[in-house]
Amino acid sequence: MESYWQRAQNVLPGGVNSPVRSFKGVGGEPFFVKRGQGPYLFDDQGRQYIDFVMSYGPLILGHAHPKVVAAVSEQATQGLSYGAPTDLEVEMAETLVQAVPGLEMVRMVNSGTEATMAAIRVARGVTGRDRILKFAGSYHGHGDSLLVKAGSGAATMGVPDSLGVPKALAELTLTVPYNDVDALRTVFNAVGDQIAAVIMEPVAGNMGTVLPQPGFLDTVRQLTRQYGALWIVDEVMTGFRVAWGGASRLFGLEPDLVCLAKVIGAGMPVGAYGGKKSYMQEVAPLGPVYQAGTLSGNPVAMAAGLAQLHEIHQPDFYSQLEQKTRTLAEELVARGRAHGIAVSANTIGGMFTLFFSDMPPRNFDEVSHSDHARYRKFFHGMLEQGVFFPPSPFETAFPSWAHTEATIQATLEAADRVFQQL
Ligand SMILES: Cc1ncc(COP(=O)(O)O)c(C=O)c1O
Ligand SMILES: N[C@H](C=O)CCC(=O)O
Repeated sequence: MESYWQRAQNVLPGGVNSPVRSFKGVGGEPFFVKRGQGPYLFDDQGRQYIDFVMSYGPLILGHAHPKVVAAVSEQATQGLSYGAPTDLEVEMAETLVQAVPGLEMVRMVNSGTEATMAAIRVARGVTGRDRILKFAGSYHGHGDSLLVKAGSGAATMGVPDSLGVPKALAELTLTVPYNDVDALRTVFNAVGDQIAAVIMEPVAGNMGTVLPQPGFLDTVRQLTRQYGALWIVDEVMTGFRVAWGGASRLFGLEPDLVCLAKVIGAGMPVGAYGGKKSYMQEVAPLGPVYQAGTLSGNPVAMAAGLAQLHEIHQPDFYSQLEQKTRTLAEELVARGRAHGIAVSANTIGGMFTLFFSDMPPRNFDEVSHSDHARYRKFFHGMLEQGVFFPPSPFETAFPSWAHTEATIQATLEAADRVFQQL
């Protein structure tokens, strides 16, 4: 009998609905998920995995958290979508506005991709300029303007500049290496007055986790201000993942526009973009920048997101999550090195990536020079041991609240066995 994976090849491109899930970055066949509970995934063969993918970030409380499930179930009995305003949308917007610096007004959408596409449109609309600038190896979803030197699945599949993006549009997207202030200055000196916006991940997560070097974010803010460009801080991954209110709050940033998704939807399809009122008042129906969505502000998604945000808004939530993540990352590095392996890690909040390199990378080029063959062996070794790491060296691992001391220890013991064979 044909497996689901074989059947999937006939009806889904590459057997999947998002490229990185195909395991093309690590080889082999993906497992098929039956259910998730807490820190675990269970596949259709009855195998259990400690999950560090966590749906690529949204599940900060773990799988099927009772409060989130209850909120979704309760809302579902009241209807799935209305196409008319709800209290829940206002509560969500107020929660986000209170938490995220620079967010005065927000529009809910259905994904991170929608959020970044719309934010760029606003920036182009309000500045009357067409060029944008992004950093090589960053990923901001699959909007045409942003699939230029893109990270995440685009880097994993070897298509950082996607076919199908009009050349004339791609040429409007400038790129410089992450953390390279000299390259940034050079571009601004040359064409700064033509740049509508710099869009960036405040902590890169789509070339694996790469931290901003001291002064880098300040330089971006200073140059965008000097040249009249907007600063779009893409917090789709970092928002409520590295801290309450995201990296903007953690680092005290002053963004013009912010993009959110993932954690604010708790696993439901959600995104949001917003910023200063003066910019958001240009969005329809108030202004001439058009953007809309049949399911935007979906009540089930709002209920799920609000339940999760309520649950994580506790005094020690992020310090404990960060401690857990740091312990795991540091211990993995220590144990790998004890086996003579060149391994390092970048970590912040509930994000980390293990790199098979002596030093933690600072940009996409350095990530590209880490030992990807070893990552693939590590990935499969861990999977055999029942631990699911991201199936690409260009992705971030996401511990959750549900990852207990016991699951961290089990992961480290599994890694010890795997490092021995690398
Ligand atoms: C920083 C960042 N921006 C945008 C996106 C796009 O979000 P989505 O996959 O929800 O479209 C992602 C993840 O995919 C992301 O990590
Ligand atoms: N790195 C991506 C988002 O953050 C992974 C999600 C995907 O491409 O399926």
